Amino acid sequence: MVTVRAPATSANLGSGFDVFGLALERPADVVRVERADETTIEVTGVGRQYIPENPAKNTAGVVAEELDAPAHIEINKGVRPSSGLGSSAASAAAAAVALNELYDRGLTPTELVRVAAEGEAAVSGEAHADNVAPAILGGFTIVTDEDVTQVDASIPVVACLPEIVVSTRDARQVVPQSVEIDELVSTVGDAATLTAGMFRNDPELVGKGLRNNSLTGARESLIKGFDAVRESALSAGATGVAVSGAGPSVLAVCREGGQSSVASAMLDAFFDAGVEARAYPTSVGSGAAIL
Ligand SMILES: Nc1ncnc2c1ncn2[C@@H]1O[C@H](COP(=O)(O)OP(=O)(O)OP(=O)(O)O)[C@@H](O)[C@H]1O
Ligand SMILES: N[C@@H](CCO)C(=O)O
Repeated sequence: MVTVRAPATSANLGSGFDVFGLALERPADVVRVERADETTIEVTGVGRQYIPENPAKNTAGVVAEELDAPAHIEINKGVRPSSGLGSSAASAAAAAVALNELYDRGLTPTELVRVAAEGEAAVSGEAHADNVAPAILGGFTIVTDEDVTQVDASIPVVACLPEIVVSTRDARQVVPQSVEIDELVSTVGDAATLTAGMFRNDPELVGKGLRNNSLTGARESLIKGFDAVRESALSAGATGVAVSGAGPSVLAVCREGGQSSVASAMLDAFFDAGVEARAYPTSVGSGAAIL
């Protein structure tokens, strides 16, 4: 039997649509696997009622199929599904690391990122790896068609999750298919600034580059209260705010020790908009770990 914890993640970071991702210290999924003749899945924890136990429809089950590693898989969800915090990716990442160990497959962490991305494809329709990469490797990750680059970073953040459900599949429908050259230029500037900030562990630079463009900003309208939440977070000391993944979570980058006041401000703004929410004051964290 092997047990693995894999963290929540935040993809896109405003300027890096389908490219950037960040591992959060919390929340996380815990997945336990045991050898079996055929794959079965049992789900407990947050939002379990929304998660299919049919292996062909569960990201962890698809990973078992990809690795030819049948198992009884117990998933304890800490990351709410359809949260914009990489819920489906956390299970896929944990299952990939656990089954690789259980069956002694010998795949490298980067190879496991590609396997876990197939799990994501099964639920969102496309094999994007921007959540599974940080969920496995930890830190800040940059995913392209050919490569995954990982940077260890230490940046305080708040992930604020409202009681709104936005599925990645639906949220991808609202993304424009093209951008103007001016916007492309400013997005490249933001992405480069954010990346430099991650290398320097500088929340000011990361916050400057964490700005929605027309691709990631298209999701703002799906999040009731978004503008007020962003303004409140910035007034409370956040250095940058963007939609987390496909939403509805909102990610704010904070200065050292600034998470509590930013989290309170974001919760108050959601409350004033009539939306219940919970906040995770946290930091950039490590990737999937065998317990
Ligand atoms: N193991 C799993 N954990 C969570 N969701 C799963 C799992 N397997 C399948 N799903 C399905 O995936 C969907 C949730 O994934 P989705 O990508 O929409 O949300 P997310 O992973 O929280 O968000 P994001 O990718 O934007 O960060 C739900 O429809 C859920 O039923
Ligand atoms: N890059 C993906 C992340 C969500 O899984 C998106 O924004 O659709």
